[in-house]
Amino acid sequence: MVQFEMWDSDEPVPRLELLKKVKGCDGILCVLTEKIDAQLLEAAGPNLKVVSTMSVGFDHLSLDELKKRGIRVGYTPDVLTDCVAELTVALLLATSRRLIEATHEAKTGGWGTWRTLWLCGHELANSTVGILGLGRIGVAIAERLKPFKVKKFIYTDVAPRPELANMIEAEYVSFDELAKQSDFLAVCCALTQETHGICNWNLFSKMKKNAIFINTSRGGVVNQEDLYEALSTGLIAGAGLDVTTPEPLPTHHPLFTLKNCVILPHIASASYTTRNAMSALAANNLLAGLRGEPMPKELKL
Ligand SMILES: O=CC(=O)O
Repeated sequence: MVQFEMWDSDEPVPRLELLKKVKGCDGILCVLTEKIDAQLLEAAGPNLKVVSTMSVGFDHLSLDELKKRGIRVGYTPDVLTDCVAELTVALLLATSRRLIEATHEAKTGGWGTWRTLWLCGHELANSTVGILGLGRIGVAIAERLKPFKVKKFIYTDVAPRPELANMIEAEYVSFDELAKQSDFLAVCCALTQETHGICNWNLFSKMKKNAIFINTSRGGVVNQEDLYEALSTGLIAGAGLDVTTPEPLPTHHPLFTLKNCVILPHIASASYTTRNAMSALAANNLLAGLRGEPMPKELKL
């Protein structure tokens, strides 16, 4: 029998409350708003055997601290891949074809006569799409973009990933070449020490003027001051962000003032089907971990 206590709210559990509630627990099922760090693990105490996060990202977990204590970790890859890829394509099109600006103009009287260059954007046909960090999600995005007649897919990562790349006929290039060649650049890498702030002036200054930058991974991979500069000075054409630092991004943040920046509130995996699948997988990971059995999706530490 498992005894459990549930935080029955869509709002994150206040930290102090969480620190109290985890005391003596054998397992924790969390979402990405909970920092699972040394302080929390200390508060939980020596019973804790498993942490199961309902997310594919795990930058909110201190992996070193978990490993040190022999605590197993479950996460939810794969079940959200289609949903995240779909949203990434939606965000890319909304940004490149200026859909948010366009609906605003239509609603607020900006729609005059048909004008030749009004609300022109950039199309996918004949374009080069770059993927920063090629994994399951990057492949799924490319598969969806291919029918839009993309000319070429390129990617960069710590090393070539031929098995995945062959699925979408993507060419491995250097980070600089990715910046230089991409008409659309989709960031799909995990947030780690190595990728923190990797999308900064060095990247933006090498990109094409017509380039569209899309991030559905984690806000921490982007230097937002540099992105603001790049967007506001026309160094790149637009950005679509599903993730920011912090979250929520304060409503007075300069990025919100830019017409060429589309910001979504971290909804890439937000479909009923996917969130249900993620929660079932997270629960099954937790139960398997508690029983000492192999987890359906365990993160190797
Ligand atoms: O961002 C969402 C996730 O990591 O699942």
